[in-house]
Amino acid sequence: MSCSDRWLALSIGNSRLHWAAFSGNDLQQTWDTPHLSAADVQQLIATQFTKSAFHPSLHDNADGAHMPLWIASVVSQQSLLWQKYDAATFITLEQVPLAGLYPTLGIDRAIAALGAIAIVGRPVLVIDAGTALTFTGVDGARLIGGAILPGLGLQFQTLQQATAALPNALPAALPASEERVAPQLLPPRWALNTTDAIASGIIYTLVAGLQAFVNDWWQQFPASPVLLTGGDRDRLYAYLTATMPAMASKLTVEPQLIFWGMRSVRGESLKAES
Ligand SMILES: Nc1ncnc2c1ncn2[C@@H]1O[C@H](COP(=O)(O)OP(=O)(O)OP(=O)(O)O)[C@@H](O)[C@H]1O
Ligand SMILES: CC(C)(CO)[C@@H](O)C(=O)NCCC(=O)O
Ligand SMILES: [K+]
Repeated sequence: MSCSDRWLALSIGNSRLHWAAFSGNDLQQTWDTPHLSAADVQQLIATQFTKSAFHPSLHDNADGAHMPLWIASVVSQQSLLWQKYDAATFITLEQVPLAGLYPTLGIDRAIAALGAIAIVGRPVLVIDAGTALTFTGVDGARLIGGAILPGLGLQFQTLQQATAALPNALPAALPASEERVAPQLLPPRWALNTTDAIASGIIYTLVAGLQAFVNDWWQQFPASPVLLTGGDRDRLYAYLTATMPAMASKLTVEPQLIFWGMRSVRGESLKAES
């Protein structure tokens, strides 16, 4: 792969930015950053992503051509900052080859579904445990539908913000290595202190709801793969493993779905051009 095959994928979420460096179809690195200011973006463009400790893998990007940047955003104030960058491509629903998309569907959901299809085929159900938690189901080349609810972090935060006496009780994340086998991170369902009572209410309700959605999906599409992605994927998977191990064992955790989807969109677009 020559330097000119390098490109960046940027998924703009509600909490933060998710970046990937590709060489052609090979995903080389991923990293997250906070949302950026206009000045940050200007500097990244001016220095072609090489400066300001942005990301070490990009420090040798010195061949002069502007780095292609593919953007999928659900936060317009953040994507607007890139409007003047001549090498940016903004992915829209028109570029997603699925039928049945409704106009206000989040581009992240459509692209994650494409990514899922690319790696496991269809039908497939995607559960994105991000700022919002979403279910997105596709069969054939059609969106079947989905659902949106407050994500795990948001459920803890809103409860705290809207009540005078309740603390933010989101349990601390475990080190990644321990996370998938950590039943001790679950509070007792019948809690005897405030922190546990909040965690119990949110976590047991979330996993019960998730089970209901997944079982309904499997009634319609028996044995369909179900993929779990998003910033809370490991935490949620640990809760599921602890509460319903049989179901958890049939789910697949896939951190990079959005990037597999962006790679598909780019691939189709390059094919169409040539
Ligand atoms: N370093 C981190 N910074 C922020 N959130 C984190 C981090 N690590 C894990 N998380 C969890 O990730 C969740 C946000 O997920 P994610 O980063 O996928 O969301 P997003 O992509 O910004 O938002 P959206 O739902 O709009 O896609 C939060 O609820 C939080 O608990
Ligand atoms: C639900 C979120 C916030 C998840 O990131 C995003 O996909 C979005 O803003 N969606 C728009 C509404 C919809 O998908 O129906
Ligand atoms: K997301």
